[in-house]
Amino acid sequence: MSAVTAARPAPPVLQLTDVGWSVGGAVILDDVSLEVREGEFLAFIGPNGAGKTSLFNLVSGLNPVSRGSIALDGADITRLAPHARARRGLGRTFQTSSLWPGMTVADHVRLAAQAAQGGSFQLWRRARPFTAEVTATLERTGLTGRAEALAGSLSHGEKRKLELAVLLVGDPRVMLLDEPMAGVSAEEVPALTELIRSLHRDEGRTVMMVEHHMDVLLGLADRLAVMHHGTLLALDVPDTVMADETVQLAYLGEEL
Ligand SMILES: Nc1ncnc2c1ncn2[C@@H]1O[C@H](COP(=O)(O)OP(=O)(O)OP(=O)(O)O)[C@@H](O)[C@H]1O
Repeated sequence: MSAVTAARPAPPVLQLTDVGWSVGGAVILDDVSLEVREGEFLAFIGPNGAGKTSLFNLVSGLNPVSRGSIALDGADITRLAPHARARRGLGRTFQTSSLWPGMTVADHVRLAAQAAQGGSFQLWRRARPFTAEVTATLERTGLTGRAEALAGSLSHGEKRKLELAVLLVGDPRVMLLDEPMAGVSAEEVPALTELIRSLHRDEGRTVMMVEHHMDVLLGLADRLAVMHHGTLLALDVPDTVMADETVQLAYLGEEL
């Protein structure tokens, strides 16, 4: 490999250019520009209300941008609907649980697999064995032993794993994870962290993750993006961001 090739950074998989979002005259996000590289783990931090979830909503297409543009693999996706972005490999989880409490773990994964293949929902065929994909997804997320449990009976950590399982059947290349550790007990954090690490390191998925647990992020993130009052305050490797005085000021009164 030549020195020139070795030094070349991975191409950007996602590009945000001057992205802004306003609601009812209030500017929630302003002028956010950033690039996420192929295979990168980019973590988003920032005080409450800084605009992290709002930014994920724009990237996933849940809300339309007011200004600027978003590109995936170099193609403009600014006006694409969420399902069209998902088909191009962009998937997300939500800060609050998106599960049906009265439905089993296996049926969540089975439905998601059918939806990803564009098929109709066939829950009445419950007697049939799981497809290889459902079995593999349950195994991969550590949920095999809980396949017939109702989602409502799961611990917070298991619920987060199931949300990841539902996301994974769509095989996203770029995953947006919004506070996956929220509500999860301290005992369950390490296993969930390892699962997310393996989706990134072993499977090469690009990850953007909002998280308040800095100890979790520092073991996972290649770079940290700091949001503050709807703007991107800093974006760099963790050590540089943590030492940044402007970042420390933004967190004044809160633990970084
Ligand atoms: N649909 C909406 N209409 C009006 N204001 C909104 C809407 N969604 C978010 N906001 C406001 O935008 C700001 C940013 O919210 P957002 O949830 O993106 O912050 P966050 O950084 O994710 O916060 P947290 O860490 O607490 O989850 C907040 O002031 C919030 O009240």
